[in-house]
Parts: sequence; structure tokens; C-alpha cells
Amino acid sequence: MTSDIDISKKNAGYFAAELIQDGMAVGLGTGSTVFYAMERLSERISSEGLDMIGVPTSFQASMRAREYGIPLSVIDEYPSLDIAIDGADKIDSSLRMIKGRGAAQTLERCVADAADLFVVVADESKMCEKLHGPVPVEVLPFALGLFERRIRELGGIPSIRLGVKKDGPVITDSGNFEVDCDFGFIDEPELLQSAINNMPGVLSCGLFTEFTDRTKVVIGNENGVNIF
Ligand SMILES: O=C(CO)[C@H](O)[C@H](O)COP(=O)(O)O
Repeated sequence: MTSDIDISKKNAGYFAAELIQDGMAVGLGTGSTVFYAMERLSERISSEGLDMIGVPTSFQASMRAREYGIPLSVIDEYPSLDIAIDGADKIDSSLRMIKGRGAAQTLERCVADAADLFVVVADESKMCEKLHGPVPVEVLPFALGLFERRIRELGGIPSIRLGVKKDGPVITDSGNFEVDCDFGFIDEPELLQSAINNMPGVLSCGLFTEFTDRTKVVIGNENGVNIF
């Protein structure tokens, strides 16, 4: 049975897919809401002959895009993208967000940075007054101990993410660890983002505060979408 959340995600994803026009290079984010955008893009490719190229942000995104028959390339070939479509885990009213449930935030940040417009698709449960909850961070295995010490010094509680159908730590698509760092409610997301991203051994954290001036957030609900 399709849940309300799934309908909301589908409405958001389908709306984002309609923003894509012929000839566009499009970043394809990771997660279940982006899958709906890909589903609709696939339909448009078949029915309208939509001519587009996708740049995926993870193995998951590229596998699903291939299943959907979406032509793919890489950021080396397309360092400038028209639009990147991606999901988020928490979004505040200033359009700052936390990403990284899928441990893909490093590549997602590269693709968002390359794009003229960052379209974030989510259901209503992702909106919040103040960002809170664990901030995912991709960390070089070599630097883990030092990283955990630095996070504790900043007031966070680091917790290395463990595999579900794998013993031991989650290994990211780039071969690193993913560490969820709990800071509770985050007063100054920009400062926390730069403090974490400046730590030795950090690839990228899941706080996304730098794209707000070119972000469109599409929040799906049971009946349609709201745009922020
Ligand atoms: O940041 C992400 C992956 O790293 C996802 O975009 C985020 O977790 C949203 O996922 P979903 O659309 O499945 O709720």
C-alpha cells in the first residue's frame, strides 16, 4: 500500500522532473524522493523524447538511473549543470539543511555546487524550525580517532555509522567512514559547517548552508506541492 509519505515524495519528485528542459545537464541526488523524479524523467524521455543527461551523486543514483534508461555522465565531463535535484533530511525556513542519511553528502555537495539551481525535494516531515539531529560526516579512516576527539571538543557526540547487512562500519562510495555527530539543536549552522569541514581528514559534512541563494525547495504533500 502507498503511504501518505510516499505520495508526498512522489508529488515533490514529479514536480521537480517537470522543471527539466531539452538539452539540460541534471545532477541526480540520492534517496527515495529523487527516485520519483527519476521515474518521471524516465517517462518523459520515453513519451516526449526529452533530451537530457544526468550526473549521479552515488552508486545508488547511477544504478537506479540506468534502470530508468536515463543517459548518464560524470562531473568531469559536465562541471556546469543546469539543475541538481536532491533530497534532504532536515530543512529550516532559511533553506539550510542537513543531508547525508544515504552517506552521499560529499558527492552531493560537488554536484550541488556545479548546478545553477539546486532543487531539493522532500515531504513535509523534513521541515523544521531549527536544524537538529545528527550531522553526518564523511571521514578518512586514517583520521577517525582525531576526528572523534575534535567533535567532542566542539560539543558533539560522534557515532560511527554501522552497516545493516554488513558487519562493521558503513564504507562510503569513496571508501571512507560515515560518522553521525549529534549536536542537538544547532544555533549557528554556518559556523558548525565550516568548523567541521575544516577538520583534518573530513571530506564533507551533511550541513548544507551555502546554496540558499540558488535553492528551490519543493515540499510534497498528499495533494500537491509547496515551493519555498
Ligand atoms: O541526503 C541524502 C542522501 O545522502 C538524501 O537525499 C536524504 O537522506 C533524503 O532521502 P529520502 O528522499 O529517501 O528521504
